[in-house]
Amino acid sequence: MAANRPVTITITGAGGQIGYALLFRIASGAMLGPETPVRLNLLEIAQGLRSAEGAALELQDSAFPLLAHVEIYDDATAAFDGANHALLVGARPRGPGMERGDLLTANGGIFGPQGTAINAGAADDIRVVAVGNPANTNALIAAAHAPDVPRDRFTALTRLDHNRALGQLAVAVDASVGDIRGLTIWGNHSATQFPDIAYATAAGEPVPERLAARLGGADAATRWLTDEFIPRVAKRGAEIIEVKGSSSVASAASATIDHVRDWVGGTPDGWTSAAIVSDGSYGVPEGLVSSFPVESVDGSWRVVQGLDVDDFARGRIAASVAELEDEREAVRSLGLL
Ligand SMILES: NC(=O)c1ccc[n+]([C@@H]2O[C@H](COP(=O)([O-])OP(=O)(O)OC[C@H]3O[C@@H](n4cnc5c(N)ncnc54)[C@H](O)[C@@H]3O)[C@@H](O)[C@H]2O)c1
Ligand SMILES: O=C(O)C[C@H](O)C(=O)O
Repeated sequence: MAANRPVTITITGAGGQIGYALLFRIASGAMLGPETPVRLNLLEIAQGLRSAEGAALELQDSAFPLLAHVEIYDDATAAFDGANHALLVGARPRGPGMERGDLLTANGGIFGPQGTAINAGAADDIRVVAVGNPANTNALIAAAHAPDVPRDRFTALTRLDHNRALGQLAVAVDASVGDIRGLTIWGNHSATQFPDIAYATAAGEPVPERLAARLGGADAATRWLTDEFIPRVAKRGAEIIEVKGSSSVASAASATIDHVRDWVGGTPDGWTSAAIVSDGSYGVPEGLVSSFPVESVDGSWRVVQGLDVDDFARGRIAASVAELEDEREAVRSLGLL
C-alpha cells in the first residue's frame, strides 16, 4: 500500500519512443519506489498528441496501483505547473551520419520556453533532467530561462554513457556490472566524452590491474582503453543508430530512471555519473553543464572531490569541455541563451 503523497512528473515528448518506454516503468514504481504514487503530466506538440493519448489509454489498462493520475498537455506552462520532476525528452533525434551537436538549431529552441514554464509554476523541489539532444546544452538553455530555480536542479543525462561503459567493462574484465564501482563519464554526452576507469574496481579489485592481467600487460591495457573502450562507449549512440536504424530507446529510458532514482534515493553503492551545472570543480568552467563523478547526498548531486586526474585524463576532459564551450557560444549566437 502506497504511503506517500503523489509526486508529479512532467514528461515532454511523452508520445515519442523514449516517452513510451519511460511511462510504464515510472508508473510501475521503478523510478520513485513502491511507496510513492505518481501523477504523470504528458507534454506533446500537435503531431505527438494522439500517440500520447494512446499511451495514456494503455497506462489505464495496465492498472498500476501507484498511478494516481495522467493528464495530457500541449501547453508547457500548464504541463509544468506543480511538477516535482521534469523529464525533458521531447526533441528530434539524430539520424545516421549526424553528431548530436547538429541538433542544436533544431532542438535548442524547445528548451528555453520549457525553462520559462518550469520557472513559472514548478514545485519548489523541482528536479530537471534533459534527455533530448544535445542534452548538456539543452539543460544549460533551460536553466538560463529559470532564474528562480536553483542551478543544481538542472541536469543532463550521461547515465546512459555510464551504463554503456559498465556493460563494456563487465565483459572485458569478466565481472558482473553490479560488481563494478568507481567509473566516471566526464564532459559532454557526445563523441568527445571521456569514460574514465582510473578509479574503477571490479569486486574490489582495481580494474586497470585486472585489465593488464587479462590483456598481457599495462601497455596492452592502455591500447585497449584508447583504441577500443573509449571510442566504443563514446560512439555507442551512433552504433545503435547504424544497427537499429534509429536512436536508442529502452536503454535511454532505463538510464533516465536510474538517474532520477539515484538523485532522489541516494547512491549507497558509490558514485555514478551525471551532467550537472559545474561549480568549477576539476577546472570545468563554472556554469557549464558537464558530466562528473557524482554522489547523491540528501537528494542533491555532489561532485566527488579529490580524485587525481593525470595528464591523459586532463587532456580528454579539456577537449570535451571545449566542445561544451563551443556549443554554448553557438546557442548564444542563435539567441537561445
Ligand atoms: N541523453 C541521452 O542519453 C539520449 C539517449 C537517447 C535519445 N536521446 C534524445 O532524446 C530525444 C527523444 O528521442 P526519441 O527517440 O524519443 O524521439 P521521438 O522522435 O520518438 O520522440 C520525440 C517526441 O518529442 C515530441 N516533441 C517535439 N518537440 C516537442 C516539444 N516542444 N514539446 C514536447 N514534445 C515535443 C515529438 O512530437 C515526439 O513525439 C532525441 O533528441 C534523442 O536524440 C538522448
Ligand atoms: O546518439 C544519439 O543520437 C542518441 C542518444 O544520445 C544515444 O546516446 O543513444
